[in-house]
Amino acid sequence: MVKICCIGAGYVGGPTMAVIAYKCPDIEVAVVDISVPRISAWNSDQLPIYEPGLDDVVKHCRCKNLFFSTDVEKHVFEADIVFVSVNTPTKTRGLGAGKAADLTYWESAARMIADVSKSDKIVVEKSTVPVKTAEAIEKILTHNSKGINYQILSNPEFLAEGTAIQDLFNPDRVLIGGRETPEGYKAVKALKDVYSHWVPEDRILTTNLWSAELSKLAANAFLAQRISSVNAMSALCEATGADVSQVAYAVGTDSRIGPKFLNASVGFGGSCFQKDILNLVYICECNGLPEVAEYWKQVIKINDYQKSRFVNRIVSSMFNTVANKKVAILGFAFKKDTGDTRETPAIDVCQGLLGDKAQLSIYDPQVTEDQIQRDLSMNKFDWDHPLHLQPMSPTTKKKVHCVWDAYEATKDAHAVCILTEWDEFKKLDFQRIYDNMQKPAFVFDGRNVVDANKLREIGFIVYSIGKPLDAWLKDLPAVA
Ligand SMILES: NC(=O)c1ccc[n+]([C@@H]2O[C@H](COP(=O)([O-])OP(=O)(O)OC[C@H]3O[C@@H](n4cnc5c(N)ncnc54)[C@H](O)[C@@H]3O)[C@@H](O)[C@H]2O)c1
Ligand SMILES: O=c1ccn([C@@H]2O[C@H](COP(=O)(O)OP(=O)(O)O[C@H]3O[C@H](CO)[C@@H](O)[C@H](O)[C@H]3O)[C@@H](O)[C@H]2O)c(=O)[nH]1
Repeated sequence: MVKICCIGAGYVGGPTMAVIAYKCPDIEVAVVDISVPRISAWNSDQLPIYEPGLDDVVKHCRCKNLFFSTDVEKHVFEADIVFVSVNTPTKTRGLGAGKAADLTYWESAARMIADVSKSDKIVVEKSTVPVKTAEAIEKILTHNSKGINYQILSNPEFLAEGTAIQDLFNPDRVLIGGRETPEGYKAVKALKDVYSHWVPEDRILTTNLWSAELSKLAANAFLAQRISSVNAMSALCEATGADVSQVAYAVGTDSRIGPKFLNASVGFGGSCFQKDILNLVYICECNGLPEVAEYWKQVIKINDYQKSRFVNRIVSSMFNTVANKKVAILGFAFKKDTGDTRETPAIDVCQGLLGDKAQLSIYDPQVTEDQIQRDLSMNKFDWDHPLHLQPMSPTTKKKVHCVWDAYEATKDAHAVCILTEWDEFKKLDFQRIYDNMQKPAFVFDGRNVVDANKLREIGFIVYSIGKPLDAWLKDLPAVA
């Protein structure tokens, strides 16, 4: 029986390995992690991450051919194929701080593999890493290899949170990069054999190592660029009276452009886009390509602009101050169907409003008060380190209250901000919300989920990203 071990039981390691175990009953899969609470949660009824469909897949194979364990060394020792899916956060100190990927966790995993291995292994990069990381990993593994043969493969993951199980069951493609040598081809085939259990042959792409590593960064840069492009247009729509949904639809019906990923928003979030583009920018700079670096940097600048533009709209609409006004925040996760808050635009919007002394009442169906308080107190990039290395007791923000109901959050509020597109927000009784709010009552829709005209009929003043402006906002000076 082939044995797989995955180091890192996070948003990628957990679901990916659960699906491999589900689809390959002839393979034994162990997912290991240094975080004891995370592994305990994977072994319990309350999994550590919320992902539609994940519970069923895990329950189907757990303790049969899928195991979660903190005994990292034992499972690495026994494995034929070792996936590494650990954090690769943005460096906060030293060379490349604020841009380069921090490979501390990767390096320590590689050193541990080298220490405990007694048999040949295929080591698979599942984490998103800078181009040429495989070369560094190879050096660590082979430096004192005791005659063991290691083959390094790059097999980046393309799943999106909220649809991870769907994406893993039916991927657009699986990408495997390896050395172009007989041993390299053999290793690529071994990994291909795993995915072939359920992925059609023509969707398994094989490339050289560097193409696979770079394709992951490129794919995320292209996706984020589409969002920044439509968000840049949303500002122009507001200035001209065009409607960004109509523009995006008209643009997206060109088959060369395509309709997906053109939803204007308060900005993209998530653990990957910003981190991976910063990483790409750094690699370009290191390779003497400042113009290329500058080009990609602009995607992040527009994203930051979009978030601050949203805050400015709120403050300027509400008589230029939100001091001591109750603002209801509906949605804190970076997108619907996940409890993940890493790099969520809600952090920047809330901090902007708190900077203007607002009182926030936050409701998200999947995010706990503790998480929200941590997010609003942590330093940038701290969130992307293993749990036990994050600050333990952040200072509680007194002006932030978290509630478990949208009606409670909006009661007596001056304004409602929608920051995540949870389906339940579309079905809210806005008449009831209006009746219980201070007047004038404002709605700032950062996800374009509400029917602005219906809300205006009720009496709300409504701002929707990239839509023709409410008369109230039109008369105000433009904000930047
Ligand atoms: N989250 C996503 O949607 C997504 C998608 C594609 C790729 N990625 C990439 O995958 C990688 C992992 O992302 P994630 O979201 O799963 O992160 P995560 O923080 O959820 O999980 C990483 C896990 O690795 C563990 N870990 C760190 N060092 C370890 C070590 N030396 N030994 C054992 N365990 C260790 C941590 O405790 C943590 O549980 C990152 O490089 C990320 O960029 C993420
Ligand atoms: O039209 C759109 C689409 C997305 N978003 C926002 O963009 C962010 C990212 O969304 P999405 O890409 O759906 O989720 P992620 O889980 O971050 O997945 C991205 O990042 C992963 C990590 O690298 C990759 O594996 C995936 O392919 C890639 O889609 C979220 O804040 C979304 O709300 C928009 O604002 N408008």
